[in-house]
Amino acid sequence: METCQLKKPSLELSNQQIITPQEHSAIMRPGLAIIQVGNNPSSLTYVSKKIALCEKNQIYHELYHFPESISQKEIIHQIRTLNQQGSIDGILVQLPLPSHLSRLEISNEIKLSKDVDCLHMANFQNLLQNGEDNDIIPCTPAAVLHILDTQEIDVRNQNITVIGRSQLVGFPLSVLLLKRNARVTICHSETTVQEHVEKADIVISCAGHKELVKGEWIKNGAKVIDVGITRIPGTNKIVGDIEFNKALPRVSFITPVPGGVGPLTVSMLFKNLYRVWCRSNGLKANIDELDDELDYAQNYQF
Ligand SMILES: Nc1nc(=O)c2c([nH]1)NC[C@@H]1CN(c3ccc(C(=O)N[C@@H](CCC(=O)O)C(=O)O)cc3)C=[N+]21
Repeated sequence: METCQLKKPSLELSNQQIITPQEHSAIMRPGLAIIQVGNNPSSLTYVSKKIALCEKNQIYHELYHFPESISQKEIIHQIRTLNQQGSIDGILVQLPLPSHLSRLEISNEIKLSKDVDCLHMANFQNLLQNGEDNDIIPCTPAAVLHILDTQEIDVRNQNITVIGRSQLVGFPLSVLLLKRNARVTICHSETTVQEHVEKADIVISCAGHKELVKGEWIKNGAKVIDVGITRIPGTNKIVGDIEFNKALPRVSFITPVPGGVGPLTVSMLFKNLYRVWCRSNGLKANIDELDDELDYAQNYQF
């Protein structure tokens, strides 16, 4: 039988059916397909991190790295093939896509049960409806919620300022925080930011705009989660949205960049993959055991 580090969580067949050894080894291995288009330097880094984690956990994976010039039709054809492929449980389309491709149309081709990033409109609507009870929570919002939980940060009745309203991060995260009964203010490129940071008990910045949030804006004792990542051209360096060193003396908690939300995002992808894999094989997911297995703490530095 194949060994798989992710086998440790107890796999209970929900209907206690008896399966053959062949069936058993097929279901012991979750499979992930990654679709990447072009050579965006950040995407190259992120995809290589996802692949490294697949290898570490012996997760079956296929990378489809297409040139920038690929047509919408060809990508959709690939997704339809992967939708049918039994060895693939999760399909991830690495964003952003080049501007000649329709992200919406491409996302909506992903089979609902294989959509590990909650990109399909129907899954996204379910998320807005169900909040954290949804089957899939997009990876970056899930990473932020994980930080709030492990730091025991109770958001009820807290002023949270979220900076950024993207479909993958700021928008769904704001809804999830609302459902946790926070008072959420969403800032974006058409709003002022400073006054909303100044009144915030918790600042969550997902703008991807280098040091947009000045340290002196932050209320004493506030908690700060920095989701933004900006690459400094010509270097390997990345920085966050927050002036980290200036914020540090004021905050009661802050996540760094690098070493903060980013690496956790990748862990959350695997949590989602494990969930869809269990679901498609009639297994009961034991997420607590998976949390131990993925050992998130080794990846971040706060
Ligand atoms: N469909 C889709 N799903 C995603 O989840 C998705 C995406 N598209 N597009 C881009 C964003 C960004 N993202 C990150 C992954 C890893 C790090 C990460 O590991 N960061 C390290 C360092 C990375 C480096 O050295 O550049 C850190 O912050 O310490 C960050 C960000 C996933 N994203």
